[in-house]
Amino acid sequence: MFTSSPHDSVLASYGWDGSWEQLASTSDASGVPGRVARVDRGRVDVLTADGRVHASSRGHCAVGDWVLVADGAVAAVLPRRTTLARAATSGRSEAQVLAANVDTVLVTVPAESAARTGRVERLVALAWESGATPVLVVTKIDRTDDLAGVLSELALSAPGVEVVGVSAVTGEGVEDVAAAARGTTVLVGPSGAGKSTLANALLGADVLAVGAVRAVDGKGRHTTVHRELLPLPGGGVLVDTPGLRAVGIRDAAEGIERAFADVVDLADGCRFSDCAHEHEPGCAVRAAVHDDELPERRFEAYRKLRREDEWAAARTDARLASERRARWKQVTKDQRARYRARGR
Ligand SMILES: Nc1nc2c(ncn2[C@@H]2O[C@H](COP(=O)(O)OP(=O)(O)OP(=O)(O)O)[C@@H](O)[C@H]2O)c(=O)[nH]1
Ligand SMILES: [Zn+2]
Repeated sequence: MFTSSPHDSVLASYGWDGSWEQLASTSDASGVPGRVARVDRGRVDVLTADGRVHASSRGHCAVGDWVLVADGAVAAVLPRRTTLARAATSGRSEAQVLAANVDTVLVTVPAESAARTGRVERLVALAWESGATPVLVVTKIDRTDDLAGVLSELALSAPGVEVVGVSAVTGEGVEDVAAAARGTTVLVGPSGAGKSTLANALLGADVLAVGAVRAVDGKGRHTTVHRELLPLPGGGVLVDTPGLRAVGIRDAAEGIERAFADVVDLADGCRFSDCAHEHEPGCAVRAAVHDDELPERRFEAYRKLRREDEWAAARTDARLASERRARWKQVTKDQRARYRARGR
C-alpha cells in the first residue's frame, strides 16, 4: 500500500507510471512513493511528490530505485525493471549497482576517436546486460569531415544499435538524441566525450534558466540544483550521477553475446559447439577474420571482454568458495565441540 498524493504529475516527471503504482499498491509495506536520487551509506535522498526527503535505508538502494518511505526510512524497494551494474574495482568482487530502472543508455563517443571502438563495445554490452536499450551517440560531429564514414564504422561495432550524431556546438542532432532518450536515460562514455555539454543541451534552456533564477534569489531558500535525476523537457528523466564513467564488465555474458551478435552468428558455423576460436580446426570465426569478413580488431575486442567477464566470474567463484570453506570450518569446529561436550 502507499499513500497517494495530489501531485502525481510531479512523480510522473520522475518516471512514475501505472505499473509502478500497481507495484506500490500491492506492496506489503506502506509509505510515500518516491524515486531515489542519491545514495550515501545507509542514507538516501528520495524525490517524492512533496519534495525531496532524506531517509535511512538498510537495504541496497540504488539511484533510480522507486521506494516507499515511511517514518524517515525506506520501507520497501519496488522490484527493478533494469539494473545497470559494473564490476567493483580493486579488492571487492561484488558488483556495484550504478543505477536502477534505466531504460536508455546513451553511449557517447567523440567523432575524432570513433575508430577506437573497444570502449563502445564494452558499454553497449553493459547496457544490453542491464536490460536497457543502448543508443550510440557520436559527439562533436562538427569536428569531422567524414561523418558518414564515422557513423558506418561505428554501426559495424554495434549491430542492431541506433547510432545518432550530435554537435552541441552547432546544435545539429540534439533533437535526434532527445528523441532517442526514452524513459529514464543515462549518459556514459569516456571523460571529455561531451556528456555534460550534451546533458545541458538535452535539458534545454528552461532548466538552465530555472537554475539561474534560483541562483539570483538566494535569500535563505535552499537553492541547490541537484544534478542526479533531472526531468527532460520532452518527457523522461536524465540520471546524471558520478561513477558512471569507468566501467568494468562482469556477469555480462548475455550482454556480450548481444553486443557481438555478428560474432555469435559466425560461431554457429564452427565445427565444435564449444569452440573457443583459438586453435580449433573448423573454426568459422577465425576463418571469417582470415577472409576479412570480421575485423580482427572486433574479434579481439570480443575475446578481451569474454576473458574479462570470465575472470570476474572466476574471482566471484573463488570468493564464494572461500566463504563456503570458512563456513564449513566453523560447522566442523562446532561439531567437534559438540562431540567433546557429549564425550564428557
Ligand atoms: N567541438 C565540440 N566540442 C564539444 C562538443 N561538446 C562538448 N565539447 C567540448 O568538449 C569538452 C568536454 O566536454 P564535457 O561536456 O565536459 O565532457 P564530459 O564527457 O562531460 O567529460 P567528463 O565530465 O570528464 O566525463 C569541453 O571542452 C566541451 O566544450 C561538441 O559538440 N563539439
Ligand atoms: Zn570457432
